Amino acid sequence: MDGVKVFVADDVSESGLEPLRAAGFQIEKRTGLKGDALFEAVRDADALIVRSETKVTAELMDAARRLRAIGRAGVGVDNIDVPAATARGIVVMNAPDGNTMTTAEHTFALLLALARRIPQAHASLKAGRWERKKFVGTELRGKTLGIIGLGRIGRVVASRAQGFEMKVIAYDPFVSPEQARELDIELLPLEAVFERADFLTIHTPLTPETRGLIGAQAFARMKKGVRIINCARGGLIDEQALYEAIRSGKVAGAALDVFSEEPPPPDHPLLALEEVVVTPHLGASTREAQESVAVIVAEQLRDYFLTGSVRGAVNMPAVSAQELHTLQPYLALAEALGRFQAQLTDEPVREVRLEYAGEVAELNTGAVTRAFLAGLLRNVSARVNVVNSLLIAEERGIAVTTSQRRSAAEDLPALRASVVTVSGGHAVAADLFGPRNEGRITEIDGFRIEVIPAGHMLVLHNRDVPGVIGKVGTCLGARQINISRFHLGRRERGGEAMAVIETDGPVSDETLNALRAIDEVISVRYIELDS
Ligand SMILES: NC(=O)c1ccc[n+]([C@@H]2O[C@H](COP(=O)([O-])OP(=O)(O)OC[C@H]3O[C@@H](n4cnc5c(N)ncnc54)[C@H](O)[C@@H]3O)[C@@H](O)[C@H]2O)c1
Ligand SMILES: O=C(O)[C@H](O)COP(=O)(O)O
Repeated sequence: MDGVKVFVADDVSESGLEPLRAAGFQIEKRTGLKGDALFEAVRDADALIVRSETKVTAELMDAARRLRAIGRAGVGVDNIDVPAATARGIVVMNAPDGNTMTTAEHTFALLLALARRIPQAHASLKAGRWERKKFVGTELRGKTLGIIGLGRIGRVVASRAQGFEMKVIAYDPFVSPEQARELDIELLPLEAVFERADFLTIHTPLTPETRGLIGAQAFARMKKGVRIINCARGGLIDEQALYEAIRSGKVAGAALDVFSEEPPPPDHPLLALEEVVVTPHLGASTREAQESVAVIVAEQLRDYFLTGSVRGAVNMPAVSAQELHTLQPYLALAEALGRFQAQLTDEPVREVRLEYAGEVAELNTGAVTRAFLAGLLRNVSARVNVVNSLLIAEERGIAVTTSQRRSAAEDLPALRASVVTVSGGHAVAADLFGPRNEGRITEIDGFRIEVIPAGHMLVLHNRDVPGVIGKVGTCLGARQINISRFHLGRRERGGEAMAVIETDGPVSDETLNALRAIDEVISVRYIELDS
């Protein structure tokens, strides 16, 4: 696809980008750019691929006016302002499985390096010394490994530790005791893990809750001589507190792959300590892992641009290509219905109620809801789309509720959307018909109708008396407006009637006022669904 431009800002595996090249995307890779040079480089990009180095801020996204997707070739998205991306309708995708093994292996390499003081012994011998007494280590067998964060990497580290006959204990508030038992891991409260661990390794994401999780209070609870490994994120450990715990002899050693500031300043106090082993954020740096994360992200981005399928997104629910095939007609119908509803009223929307029935109720209605809201809120922001429509609704205080009726026995429409405003609102139903799944609006405010949700149309309410259709036709004809279809609906004879009049072209305000001037006409709304 020639039109899609992908800017690669960090050192991402070249061969891993092949799926994008093969699909004809234009790839520009320039690493290490900062400030204005980076802002300029992303100006025309439709997609951006990064690792952990490039900080993807709201300002950078604003500079990239066409940006629709950010791919993180790796796990941590803490260098990306995800809320800002969501607000701008930009999908953020990562590759959480691509570097798990490699990072767990690096964690274990650090753990062994700490236990046997390999980097120190190596440096000593290379410096010409033969210090066998100085580098007496500690055996892993029978020691307790405490793991904080029992996710993908934490679990692989646990299994490696069990291979070394270590006892594994863990804290993770999102893992059930049953899951832990299956893995032969004792799940404990955080404090108990601090108190019992001989080695402590952390594998959580960096969030406001986990920042500084291992600080002075935690060190105070730990065993004297504990060894700490951090191969997750720098901010998880309070570095000053760690420095003091090492100096006081409480912590025997620490192995760090990550730092609160990267690269750490050369005079960082921890770098000066003999007990500290460091690597420059190499956890994911194997050829295998780099190729794997790049391929995963490249394929996800390719499919998003080519088919609209969503995989590996952190700010949107997944929609597979297969699911999309069945879902697509409903998404199109919901989006059109949202735009139709938006034009039925000038009042701010307070509430949206979506009722799904039959086939669609069995599908991913979350995606259909987002499509409806994207249509409804289209005029709120030029960048409203399925990524941010729910958020925009929430920000505007619109309560969104949905219900699903799986049985089609009651002959309910596939989709009924009620939009509530201060003075009432409207309820519109729609369905798909025929072998080609063509969308039709089947009901407006209780009036049965069958209208294709496309093109130009008038929704006209009038008193149900003879001659109105003629007057409306004459009014439009006098202004050279051709009627392509005329649909009538009424609840009871002589009451209020409704007409949906499809026209070949747009209808001006002057025409609308002329229609409103017809005695029997109660209200007229002009709706345009093509643009
Ligand atoms: N050093 C590197 O190069 C490198 C490479 C890959 C991943 N990482 C980092 O490693 C970390 C873990 O990655 P992963 O793929 O295992 O992620 P994951 O999402 O699979 O696992 C994270 C685990 O942390 C748990 N968790 C969340 N909040 C917690 C809390 N307050 N206390 C305890 N546990 C909590 C979650 O329940 C989850 O089980 C991430 O920070 C990631 O960015 C670093
Ligand atoms: O979160 C991750 O995936 C790791 O920290 C790897 O980061 P990197 O891609 O910069 O090596």
